[in-house]
Amino acid sequence: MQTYSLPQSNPDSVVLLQITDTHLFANGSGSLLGVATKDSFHAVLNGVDTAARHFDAIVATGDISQDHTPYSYQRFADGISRWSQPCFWLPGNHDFQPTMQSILPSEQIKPHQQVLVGEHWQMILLDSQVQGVPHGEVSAAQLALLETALARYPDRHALILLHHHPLEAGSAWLDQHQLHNNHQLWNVIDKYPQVKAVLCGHIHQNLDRIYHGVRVLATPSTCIQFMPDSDDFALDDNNPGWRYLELTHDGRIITSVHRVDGDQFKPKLDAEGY
Ligand SMILES: Nc1ncnc2c1ncn2[C@@H]1O[C@@H]2COP(=O)(O)O[C@H]2[C@H]1O
Ligand SMILES: [Fe+2]
Repeated sequence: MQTYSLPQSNPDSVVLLQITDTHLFANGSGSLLGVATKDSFHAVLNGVDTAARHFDAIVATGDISQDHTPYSYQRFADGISRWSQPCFWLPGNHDFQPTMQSILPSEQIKPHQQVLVGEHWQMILLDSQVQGVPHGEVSAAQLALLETALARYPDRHALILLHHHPLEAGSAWLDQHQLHNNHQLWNVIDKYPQVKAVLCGHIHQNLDRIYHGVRVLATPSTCIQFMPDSDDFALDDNNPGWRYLELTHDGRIITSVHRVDGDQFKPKLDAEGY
């Protein structure tokens, strides 16, 4: 397993910017349930620039593309190229890995699944995609990779990233698409007390819970948002957003979700799915 070392710019902490579920198309006017995803992605990029908060790296937690085209991934790469910070990404259920990888190698987007983050943390990016279906699973190989990385660095606080939510979020229509073998992931995590959090995308909403003594975080999409705690499919009129995670030297995570302003990206709220 290749390991990337991300230097620490501040002695007390490292800051990650999470962008997720961009659902980009090759066609610049491609839209998902009424939201033009390139425009909403760029509105999030501009929002990050307006916030002008320092971050050391970008993590993109899947569903980068909606149409599987190489150019949809190139649109993502072009969008973040305004920044010099490295980006670490992983696949969601909508991604097509051969075209996702077709735009690599890239100066900025790194293929690494293990990242030593500053002096005190590591992050491990897992592939939970099951080709052709919305739900996720972590394979035996991915679980072995996780266990190897955790066993190798017992003194580094650990952040685990994957696309699919590893617990019930509270919406039946969506929880059928969670990580189906999450018990196997939790069996590994339960053995390694240095795991501080699991960070995911997929549910297109802000989630912040403690499960098995570990913080589980999910983040709004850069396009459409799902209504929390709704057993049937329902969109939320909350705006597109992003998350900062500050990883402190003593193992704490200080995190916040931010959203674009205005009402340019209101979806077709009566949509019944896609
Ligand atoms: N009405 C629906 N009922 C169940 N699943 C849906 C519905 N609409 C969309 N989905 C799937 O649920 C997934 C959750 O978010 P995704 O962006 O991964 O893509 C979504 C679709 O694959
Ligand atoms: Fe998804």
